[in-house]
Amino acid sequence: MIEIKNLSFGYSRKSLLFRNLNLTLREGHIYGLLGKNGAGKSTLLKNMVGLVSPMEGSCRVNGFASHKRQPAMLANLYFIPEEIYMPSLTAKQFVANTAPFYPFFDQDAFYRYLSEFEVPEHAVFSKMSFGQQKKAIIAFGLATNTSVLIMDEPTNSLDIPSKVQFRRIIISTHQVRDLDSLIDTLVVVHDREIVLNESLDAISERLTFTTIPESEAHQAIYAEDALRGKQAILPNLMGNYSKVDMELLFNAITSGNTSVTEILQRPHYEQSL
Ligand SMILES: Nc1ncnc2c1ncn2[C@@H]1O[C@H](COP(=O)(O)OP(=O)(O)OP(=O)(O)O)[C@@H](O)[C@H]1O
Repeated sequence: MIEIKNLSFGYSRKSLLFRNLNLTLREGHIYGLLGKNGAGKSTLLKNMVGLVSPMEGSCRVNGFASHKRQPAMLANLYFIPEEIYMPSLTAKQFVANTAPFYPFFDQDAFYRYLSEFEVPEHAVFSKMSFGQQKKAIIAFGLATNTSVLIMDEPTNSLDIPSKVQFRRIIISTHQVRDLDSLIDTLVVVHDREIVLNESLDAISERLTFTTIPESEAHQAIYAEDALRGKQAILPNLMGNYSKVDMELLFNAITSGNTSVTEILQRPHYEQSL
């Protein structure tokens, strides 16, 4: 569990990236953190893992203050940053050096993931291609079995087969409910605040994502031009299920469309009135 309370942080006191930010992330979920370039996603992750310290407020992982980076916290947390620098070690040497810090590390799973990702088992990490290095560290991170695994843009440098493999591994190792999307809860950071922290189930209960003809665009809360007609977000008045279009929802929220967030934040009983 990650608890962020009244977090204020900036790389300089003059320009804060977050002011009084609150966010709770619970165990058993796969959260997707979305925000525009420069919104502070990586910085928020660095606060969570204690690579930077809050100016005000607190970040706690499983009850431990992140910035103290106590061994008991680190044993149950694995972080894969966007930029990685791998040592001149083979997988076997890396396991010997690093795995002892992770009491739940599963060596068999690590080698299985490496083979599923087609990462050569005996090669030296630093001499591998960047994509191979990324896959090696993802394999290691998944094998640590920590209660919190944080990955910053994990599939960015992966080729298409590796992205497919990544999905397969996550689906087989975590209880992914919606096979269309590995993410079950969406967190959006915008204008120094968390503007959304909602499960995809709750979002699709309230909003419908669909394509509508141009002539019906006035019924939409938010719409964008599509190849045929409009891609639109409508209130879900009939209780039908539709797959959440995360990109469309993100665009709606960050374009300043407040109706979408208002519907999502409304208490449940108002929905049926
Ligand atoms: N070490 C640093 N020192 C000073 N400023 C920094 C540092 N790291 C990031 N920043 C600034 O903080 C802001 C947020 O950066 P961050 O990398 O957290 O954004 P992001 O949402 O992850 O962006 P992107 O989607 O482009 O990866 C940016 O304006 C960036 O220039």
